[in-house]
Amino acid sequence: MKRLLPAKNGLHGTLIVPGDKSISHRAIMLGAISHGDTTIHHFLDGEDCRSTMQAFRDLGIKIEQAGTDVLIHGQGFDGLTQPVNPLDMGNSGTTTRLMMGILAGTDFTTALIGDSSLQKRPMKRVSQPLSVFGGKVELTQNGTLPAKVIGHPLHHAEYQMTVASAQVKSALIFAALQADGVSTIIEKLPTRNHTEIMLQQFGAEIMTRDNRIISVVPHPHLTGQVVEVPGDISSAAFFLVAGTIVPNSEITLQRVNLNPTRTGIIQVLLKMGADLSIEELPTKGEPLGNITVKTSKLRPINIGAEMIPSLIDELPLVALLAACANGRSVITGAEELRVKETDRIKTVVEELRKLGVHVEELPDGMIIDGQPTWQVRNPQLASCGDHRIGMMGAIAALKASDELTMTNEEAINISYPDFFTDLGTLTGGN
Ligand SMILES: O=C(O)C1=C[C@@H](OP(=O)(O)O)[C@@H](O)[C@H](O)C1
Ligand SMILES: C=C(OP(=O)(O)O)C(=O)O
Repeated sequence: MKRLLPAKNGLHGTLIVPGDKSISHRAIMLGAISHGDTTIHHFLDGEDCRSTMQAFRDLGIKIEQAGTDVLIHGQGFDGLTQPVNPLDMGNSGTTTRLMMGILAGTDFTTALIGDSSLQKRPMKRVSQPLSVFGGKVELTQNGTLPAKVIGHPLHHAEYQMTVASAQVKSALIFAALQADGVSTIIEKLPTRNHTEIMLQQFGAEIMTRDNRIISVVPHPHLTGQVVEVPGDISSAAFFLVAGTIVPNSEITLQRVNLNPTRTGIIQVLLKMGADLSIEELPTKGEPLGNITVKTSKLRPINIGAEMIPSLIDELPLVALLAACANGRSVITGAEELRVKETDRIKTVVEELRKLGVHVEELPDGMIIDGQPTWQVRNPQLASCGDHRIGMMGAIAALKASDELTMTNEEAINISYPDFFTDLGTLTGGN
């Protein structure tokens, strides 16, 4: 049980947030399937990315780690060898789904297992489109883990996606890299494009047209690279929101990834009236910059399906921002939230209601009636075993008038092991 104290003096100072989770996963994966050494700097050493690292070790890849520096001795797709035991995906949807695409074209069978949350998450969204490329993935009757990926020769295809998901897209790209001709993947809506950007860096021929039509030339010679992982905007977002809603705050978050497929939360903060400024930094890879926010009065906002992919993991925070705005906000088109580490529509509504926020659950979103202050109804918040719900609760608690508590706060280690230390740096410990 964690004690959560109000931030009486606001948040101040600067912080370098940990490396991006999506980019860290992909750097391990591309490092492993490339030839030669890949060095990763500012790797996210959280539990999800550790699951990816361990999975590749179990597939026979030598990986050395010193803190946030990682060295991968890549062997190419052909260098992966059959693991002795099932690969443990832990809590990580990204590891599981991308791995299915990588393993689909091997010449061996791999079993995949995961924790109780991951075992509830839908995997047919990957197995079904992979079958269009000749991939064979066996799931439970419910379409969940445990799974068996039965490696098989893959063929090229043109596939129109039915779900807006970077994980599914990336799995299909990995399959297409192992196919017998050029493939085309058409996205439902544009989603984060880290796989495409990093593959180009490693030497693949992969092109995107109209923001959502991706063609993949198979069997590129991928060569090991140096990957500088930018700060994770999904982690930075917790403090961007804290700096906006907690009185007397001004903070700067340094070297945050500003890839436009990820910056929906910045658009939302600006639309709601947040005092936010960005200093873009020179970079050879993914765009990045320093973001400064100050305490701000917020207007309500309406968010629909088109915007969801660019802030999918920040939606709990958007709900928290809305709870502080002066009026009614509506989020729709966000049914994907129901299949994350928890049903994040249900858990956000439950946790915000404990704080006295007026929030109504919709099948695909929420209606939130913002107020300047809340009347806490239940001081015992819960992470519900979901890292992002835990961090949202901890940020909300900064604004409460009294101390609150949180159960299962260790779930936060999935994406941000140093979260409470970094929060303490900004609050000065109170
Ligand atoms: O590709 C990725 O790294 C991710 C994609 C998103 O999931 P979906 O692809 O299911 O939308 C996101 O929620 C997840 O945290 C990371
Ligand atoms: C949904 C998330 O991750 P994953 O799908 O990889 O478990 C997340 O980090 O919020």
